[in-house]
Amino acid sequence: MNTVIDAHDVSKVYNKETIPVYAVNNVHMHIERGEFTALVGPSGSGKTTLLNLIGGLDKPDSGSVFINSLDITKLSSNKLIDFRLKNIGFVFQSFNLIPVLTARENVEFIMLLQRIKKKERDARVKQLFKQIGMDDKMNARPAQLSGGQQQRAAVARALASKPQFVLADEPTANLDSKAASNLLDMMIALNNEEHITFLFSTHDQRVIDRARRVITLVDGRVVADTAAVSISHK
Ligand SMILES: Nc1ncnc2c1ncn2[C@@H]1O[C@H](COP(=O)(O)OP(=O)(O)OP(=O)(O)O)[C@@H](O)[C@H]1O
Repeated sequence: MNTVIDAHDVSKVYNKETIPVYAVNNVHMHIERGEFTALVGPSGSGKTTLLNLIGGLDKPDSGSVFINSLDITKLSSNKLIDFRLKNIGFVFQSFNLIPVLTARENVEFIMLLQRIKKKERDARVKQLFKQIGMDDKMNARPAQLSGGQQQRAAVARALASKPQFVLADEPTANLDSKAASNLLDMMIALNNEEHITFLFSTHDQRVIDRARRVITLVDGRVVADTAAVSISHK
């Protein structure tokens, strides 16, 4: 086993001064390299908050988040920014592509920040657009792409830095069912062929049905984890 994410007794409390909301409440979660995991639960159960804590976009009130054994909650802000850039790919429900840049420039942007040389950037961009099936759309701006194509480009952007894993917060929420299914096909292919680790939140039952592992949150707590079932069958 090769644990890539280890959330250890993590809690996040909002409104501490008035009526506290335990958005994430003593969560333990291990994700191994190569997993394809859906985080599910009712609205307000803490999915986004937990993804933000695991991705180092927010700090927990207690507990630790280890990424490859490094406790990211102990990193300074600057070190955390650098760590995120190199190690974590993010996909959001609203695509978040930069509108004035082409799809290619959006994907390349993170590699420019990482000062990756042009030759390597070109090769990586070419490979990624091939993987997402959009070689012919590299020079289109986001407004010229469908929602599904924009989200595919967002996945390519998340993968540009060769991250340890990809976190996706409801990646199919703004897609019609065909585009959602295509996006899932692509994510599953990347998981199978490149062993990219995905952890994504979703409300969509068709997406949940295609996950290999499903972790359910209710009121900030993990109430079910299908990995526990598969382990008990071994
Ligand atoms: N910035 C904030 N300030 C105060 N409360 C917050 C904040 N962010 C989230 N919460 C509260 O924390 C709880 C968990 O919210 P979160 O957005 O993580 O849930 P979610 O499962 O992602 O919901 P959804 O499926 O609707 O996106 C909710 O009760 C929410 O109201």
